[in-house]
Amino acid sequence: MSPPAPPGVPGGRGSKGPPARKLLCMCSLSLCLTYLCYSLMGGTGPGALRSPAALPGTAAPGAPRSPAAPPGSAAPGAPGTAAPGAPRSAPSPPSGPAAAAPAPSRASNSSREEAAGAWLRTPLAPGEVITAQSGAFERDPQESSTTDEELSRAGSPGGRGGGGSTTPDYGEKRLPQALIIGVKKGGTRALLEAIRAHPDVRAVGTEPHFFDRNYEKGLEWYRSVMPKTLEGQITMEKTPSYFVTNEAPKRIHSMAKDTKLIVVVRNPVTRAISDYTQTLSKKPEIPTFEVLAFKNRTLGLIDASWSAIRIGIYALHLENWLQYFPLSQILFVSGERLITDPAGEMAKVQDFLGLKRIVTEKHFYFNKTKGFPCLKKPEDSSAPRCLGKSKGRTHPKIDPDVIHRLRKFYKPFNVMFYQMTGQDFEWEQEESDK
Ligand SMILES: Nc1ncnc2c1ncn2[C@@H]1O[C@H](COP(=O)(O)OS(=O)(=O)O)[C@@H](OP(=O)(O)O)[C@H]1O
Repeated sequence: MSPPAPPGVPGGRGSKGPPARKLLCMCSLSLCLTYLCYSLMGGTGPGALRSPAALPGTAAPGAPRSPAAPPGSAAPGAPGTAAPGAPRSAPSPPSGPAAAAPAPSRASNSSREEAAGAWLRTPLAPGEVITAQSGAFERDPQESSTTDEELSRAGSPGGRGGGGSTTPDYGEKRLPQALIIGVKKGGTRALLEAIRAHPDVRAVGTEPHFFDRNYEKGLEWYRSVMPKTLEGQITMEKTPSYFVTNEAPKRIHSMAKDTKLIVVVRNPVTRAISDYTQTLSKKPEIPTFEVLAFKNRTLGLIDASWSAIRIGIYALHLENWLQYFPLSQILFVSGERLITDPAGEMAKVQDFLGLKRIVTEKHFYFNKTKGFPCLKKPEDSSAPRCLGKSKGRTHPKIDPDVIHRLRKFYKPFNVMFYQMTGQDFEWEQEESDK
């Protein structure tokens, strides 16, 4: 059942010690068994759950498939019937028919969000003062196609794609050594902007989407959109759709097998609502979250073919990455802690990247108006920086029963994800979603 163990797979290059290897083997096996269950239960028919390749933002048709996603495989993600308390085993198979409709026709992610400032000028709480803003802008995250024009601007000398505003535009353009690969709506922009405050990091401000949408343009194109770096500086970019793109791990591995990968994860229920909120902001006519989330509301069947739901099955997507990269090369950042303790998460990020801990609590303050941490003004500027209005949107109120169903649905996948990563993100403990 399990695909052969390529580099980085348990038992393969870069695998950890025996207990970790055992655990990862169990996880891989569990996921494969889950695929099988779904296949056997009709998961390969026309209404079957779609493979990650079918997600919006994934690679162009015809791109080679990675070994982690056998053609025709069905993914986990069925009715909200996962057995509670299944911590040491694979997620329970669905008790009803797996149900899903092709994603693209539903709540399409193809629209482009308004151009939004990254750490923008933000209304401040009484008593706070603000006078300028960051130079880094994003054309919408994930949903947008970053245009060539934007990218060339981002990558051009003096363009907006460079790193910290104080870093001169000297040096050479290099391929990135570290990538923020996901997850969509996890807090990826906040993380990128915070790490860009580090003098040894330079990052492209827009999302290049190289390993999913622009791969055919080649590595030289990719290099050309990067900012210039000096010797010793790290080049970075973020494209959250990589995490759910089947071909991305293989492609990144073939660029540089020592690429460091960062994934910002967030409670998948809140993430799904955030994702929906983003789509709703562009397409107010779309059906309600409840309508999209269920294949059959009465039976409580979750529609895992809807990308907003499917992206949150983190264990499924991670499995694909572990075919190519050892766990030690992937950092999982808590999207929740990035808000409650940005300096704490940034310490882990800097350690992981081998950087001196320069971005600390001194760099952040909590902006009461925004309701989020923002970067304090750099020494040479009078501009505190908060993310733009597309970050930290008010979510629509969702029926608590729907939330409950979704929590039940995700629980076994979350537990598996905790086992695979060795980290408990405590999403089950959260009483309410934003
Ligand atoms: N400091 C700070 N300021 C504003 N927003 C913050 C911050 N830290 C994390 N977040 C959360 O980031 C969520 C958006 O995630 P992403 O940047 O990954 O979105 S995207 O995929 O690039 O569209 C966004 O989700 P929503 O609240 O649903 O809008 C925020 O909750």
